[in-house]
Amino acid sequence: MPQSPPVNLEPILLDALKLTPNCFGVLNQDKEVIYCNQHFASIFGTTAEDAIGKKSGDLLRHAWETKQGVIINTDDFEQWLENLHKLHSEKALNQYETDLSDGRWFKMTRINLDSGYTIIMGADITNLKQAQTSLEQAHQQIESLVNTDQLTGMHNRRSYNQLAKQECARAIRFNQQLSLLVIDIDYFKVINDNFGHDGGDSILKQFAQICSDLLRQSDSLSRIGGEEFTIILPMTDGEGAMIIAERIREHIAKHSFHTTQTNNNINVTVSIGVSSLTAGDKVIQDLFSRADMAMYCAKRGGRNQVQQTQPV
Ligand SMILES: Nc1nc2c(ncn2[C@@H]2O[C@H](COP(=O)(O)OP(=O)(O)OP(=O)(O)O)[C@@H](O)[C@H]2O)c(=O)[nH]1
Repeated sequence: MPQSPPVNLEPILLDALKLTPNCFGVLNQDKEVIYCNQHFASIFGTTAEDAIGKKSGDLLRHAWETKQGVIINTDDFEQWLENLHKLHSEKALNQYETDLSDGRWFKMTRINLDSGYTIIMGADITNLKQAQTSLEQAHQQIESLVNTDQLTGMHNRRSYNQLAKQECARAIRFNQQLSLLVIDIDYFKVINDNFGHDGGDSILKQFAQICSDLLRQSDSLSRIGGEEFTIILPMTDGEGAMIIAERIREHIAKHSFHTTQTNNNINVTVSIGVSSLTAGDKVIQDLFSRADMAMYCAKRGGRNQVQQTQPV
């Protein structure tokens, strides 16, 4: 068999490192760059010619000062660099992701050789990161859609179930107060009959906005049925919940509702049931049943009122 002539791989490999879209650099024992390609240098906002002979710490300092290349968020660069050197010297192999001021992302691999040399490689993962960001945004949009009532923009029944369960578990676990309001708009059928379904929808939207404006950020308003709403009031006892319920009832009764179909002022009232967590409660359904019962008491009592039931 004829022997193939020996090949000098070095110039081929150097060409490959120059042409690859990935970054590649080698540091000596003193952490000075002894070889790098242009992509590697761009991580520090400089050129390959300029980077060679420089210490990696000085290149990072240049990136930090000029805000070019790798994004370094620190007010104390020297401390940051010390921590980084410590982190990188702990293991023979380090892998991390890094983002650049021009929007690129690299997945870096840093290998500390026994000889004291360090090889640093980086694969451009910008497309991957962009796809990941789009996917996360799409996921957030879907989450928001499935948990939001499309008419009022408030939580829907599904979201209420989740939130109520969480809040109840938290309140029981940490021995905190928790109250729940069940609100039903009075004679809503009449509103629909008089002003049409679109008119009714408009009232529901206005109603939700008024309630929402009266609540704290930590409270959550949900539309759990046609004209039925709940409000979860964390860290709120029965007395506090009655004050909030009465405030909502009063605001709604005084408010002049409008629809696009009519210029008339429309008067709306609500019946509200209030319940608060007690020692015997195990699940949110215990609170809901009592608040719902109280709401029906308010209906029977003549509507436009707040009722509170005590646990039996
Ligand atoms: N416009 C509109 N109406 C709805 C919606 N969902 C339910 N409704 C209507 O709300 C009305 C509820 O009527 P009822 O359950 O009889 O109660 P009500 O008329 O409010 O009377 P009380 O609750 O006893 O004071 C019905 O006419 C439903 O069609 C909705 O999304 N939009």
